[in-house]
Amino acid sequence: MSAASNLLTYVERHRAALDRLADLSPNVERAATLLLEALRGGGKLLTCGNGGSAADAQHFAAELTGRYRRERRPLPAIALTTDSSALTCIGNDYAFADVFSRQVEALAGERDVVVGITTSGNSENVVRALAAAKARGARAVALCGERGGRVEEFADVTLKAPSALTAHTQEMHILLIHVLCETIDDAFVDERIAEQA
Ligand SMILES: O=C(CO)[C@@H](O)[C@H](O)[C@H](O)[C@H](O)COP(=O)(O)O
Ligand SMILES: [Zn+2]
Repeated sequence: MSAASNLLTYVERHRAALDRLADLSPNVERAATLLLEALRGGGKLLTCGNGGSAADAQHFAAELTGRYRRERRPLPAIALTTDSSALTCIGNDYAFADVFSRQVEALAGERDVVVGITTSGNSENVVRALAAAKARGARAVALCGERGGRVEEFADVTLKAPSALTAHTQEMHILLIHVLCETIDDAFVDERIAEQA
């Protein structure tokens, strides 16, 4: 296959997923409400995922602690994918399946939200992270593919990207994350305007 023909295939498949993304509106609204409740109530976001989804988890957290598009106060979010000492200690002394859940047990409280990103919906370490969130009384949001997966069992809200392919599921995930960031900006930019008034 030439790169040009791959490009056409990818554009077609990306567009097919994109065309169905608006079906997620009710759950996007629910996820945003949950995140805003947490952030307004003094809670934080803990994000996790593997491979490309680890990058998404970090991207999401950085949009909050740094900035997304508009000026607002920094917001508390931690990607559980970045501390190589914690990841290697937990992976080595316990199991790779525990690398996120053990951090959730250490860091999550009732006001927090754990966001698990997995295209298969079944990565054991993400499933356990969401289970640990529930056990600690925190909320859980899952981003996965159209087939759902075991994460659904523990998530308060599941955003199922309308694709069964990893690449396009990831592409939809980053779009959804940006939509959530835009909505968080909306809420906290208003807070800033209210403070200045
Ligand atoms: O980015 C990619 C493929 O596009 C890979 O790194 C991919 O994220 C990894 O294979 C992950 O381990 C897949 O895990 P998951 O999405 O099923 O939870
Ligand atoms: Zn990738």
